[in-house]
Amino acid sequence: MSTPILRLENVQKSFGSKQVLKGVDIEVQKGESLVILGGSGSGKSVMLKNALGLMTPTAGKIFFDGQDVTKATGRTREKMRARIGMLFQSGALFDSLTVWENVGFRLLQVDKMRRKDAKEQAIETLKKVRLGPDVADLYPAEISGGMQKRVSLARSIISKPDLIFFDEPTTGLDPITADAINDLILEQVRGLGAAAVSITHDMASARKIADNIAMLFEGKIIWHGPANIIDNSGNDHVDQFVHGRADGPIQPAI
Ligand SMILES: Nc1ncnc2c1ncn2[C@@H]1O[C@H](COP(=O)(O)OP(=O)(O)OP(=O)(O)O)[C@@H](O)[C@H]1O
Repeated sequence: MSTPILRLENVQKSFGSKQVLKGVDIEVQKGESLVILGGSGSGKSVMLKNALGLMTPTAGKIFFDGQDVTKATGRTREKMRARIGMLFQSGALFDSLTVWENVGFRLLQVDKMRRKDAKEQAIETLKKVRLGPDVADLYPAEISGGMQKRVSLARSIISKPDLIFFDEPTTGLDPITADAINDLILEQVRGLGAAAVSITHDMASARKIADNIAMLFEGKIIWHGPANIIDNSGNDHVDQFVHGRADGPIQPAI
C-alpha cells in the first residue's frame, strides 16, 4: 500500500489530569473517505485539532504524507496546511467579507493573488457547489444556512487540497439539503482525488460518504472497518450508535 496521507500513531492528549485521547491509532489512505463516529465529548474534535496541528499531542506521533509533523512549525506547517482543506462545523464564514472573498480567502491572504483573478477563481469554485455568480457579492448573513455550507465547501476545495476535514458537515440542515451536501462532498472528493476525514453524528451521511468508518470511544478507536459492514460490525458500541439507542455501553451525554 502507498504512504497514507495521514497517520496517527498512539496519539494521546490530556488537559490537566483529564486524558481525552488515550492512544489513537488511525491511517487514512490517499483518496479514501473516512468517517469518524463517536458520542458527544468522546474527543473527536480534539483528535481533529491534533491532526490539523491546531493542538500538540501530549504523546504519540502524527505523519502527513509520510512526514512526521507532530511538532512541525513555520514553513513545514505552512506547506502541510496548504495541502489541507477544512470545513468547520459552523461554516465559520467571515461575516464582514462577501461570499467570493470568503471562498477566495486563501488566494488573497496567503497566495497574494490579484483580486480580479481571485474573484474569477472563487466564482468558478462556487459553480462546482452549484452556486451562481449572483451570490458572489452577497454577505453570509444574506444567504441561507444550506448555501453557507456550500460556500464553506467551496472555500475548503479552492486550493485543490490532498486532504479535507469535514466537521459535522450536515448538522443543522434539513435532510434534503443535507443529502445535497453529501453529494457535493462525494463529488468533490472523488473529483479531486482528495482524501476526506469527516466527523458526523448523522448516520445517513456516514453511510453515503464513507469508504471506511472508525468509532472513537473513551479516547481510543474501538472499531474500524468498511462502511458497508457497519450494520454487522459485531461491536456493541457501534451497534448502539448506528441504531441510536439510549440503552447500551455508551451513556447518553446528559
Ligand atoms: N482546550 C480544552 N481544554 C480542556 N478540555 C478540553 C479542551 N478541548 C476539549 N476538551 C475536553 O475534551 C473532551 C472531548 O471534547 P471534544 O470537543 O473533542 O468532543 P467531541 O467528541 O468532538 O464532542 P461533540 O460531538 O459533542 O462535538 C471534552 O470533555 C472537552 O471538555
